[in-house]
Amino acid sequence: MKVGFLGPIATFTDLAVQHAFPDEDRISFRTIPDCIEAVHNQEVDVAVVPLENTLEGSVHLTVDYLFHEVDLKIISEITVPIQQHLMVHPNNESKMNELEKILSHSHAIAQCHQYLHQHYRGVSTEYTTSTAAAAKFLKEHPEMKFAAIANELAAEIYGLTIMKRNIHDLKLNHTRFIVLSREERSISLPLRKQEDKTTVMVTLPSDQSGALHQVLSALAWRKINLSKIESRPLKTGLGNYFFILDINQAIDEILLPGAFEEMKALGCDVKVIGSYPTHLLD
Ligand SMILES: O=C(O)C(=O)C[C@]1(C(=O)O)C=C[C@@H](O)C=C1
Repeated sequence: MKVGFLGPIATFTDLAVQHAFPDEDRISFRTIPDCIEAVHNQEVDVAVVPLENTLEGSVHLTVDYLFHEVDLKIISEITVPIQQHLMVHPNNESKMNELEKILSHSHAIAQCHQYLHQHYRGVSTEYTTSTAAAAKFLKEHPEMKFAAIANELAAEIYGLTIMKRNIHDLKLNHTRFIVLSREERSISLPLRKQEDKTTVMVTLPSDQSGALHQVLSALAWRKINLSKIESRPLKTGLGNYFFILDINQAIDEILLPGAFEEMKALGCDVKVIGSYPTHLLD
């Protein structure tokens, strides 16, 4: 099986893939849309992309691509503990006071906001397509007085020195990654399995008072538990949104289909993105 992931080697996504698919072909892509399109265009069988972080919330690029651009299914979820480290090229170990820029993925920089504010207030930050892309840039540009925020494997692979460990602002930092496939199917991963989940995206009928309340009622009276609800712009004008709902159970024959039919009868558009097992990487 070919597994696409947000690269280059040693991103957090790569760590998730190495543990979840130890014996499969891993193919790295530069951006999240590249990964998602690779599954859509049949270049790979599945792709692993980040969906949500404890400190930073949803990865909007992933959510929006799944709603607006492609018709793919989530077939599994992997939650990974995230530890961010500050690293430099060995040439720059003694030049921490002269740092000109700190590079990393936008989510990683946001996860370390307090640390950067306290210790590197005057130093500008620049976003890269991933944490490992920042580390790779440092390896290729030893003459630049730059630092990167990335994981331990990235420091090892790209020959960088970790100057400060665990600079993320809260200890309990986790990111949820999803496995995307063209069709619904079950795969077994060598990871600790947790509960099942179903994700749906719901568009409400326009200008109908109480529509969201009615959608939630369709779930509430059936005692269906939600773990997340979030709105994202429909991109058709200000004030127009769709909702992403994570439901704490697998899809069944009666209860969830019944709730979705009720939502459709209310005039909603309901897109089931997947019903899948979740896993925790210790
Ligand atoms: O840049 C990486 O290493 C990624 O795998 C992406 C990503 C993200 O999109 O949130 C994944 C985990 C961390 O939260 C930081 C960055």
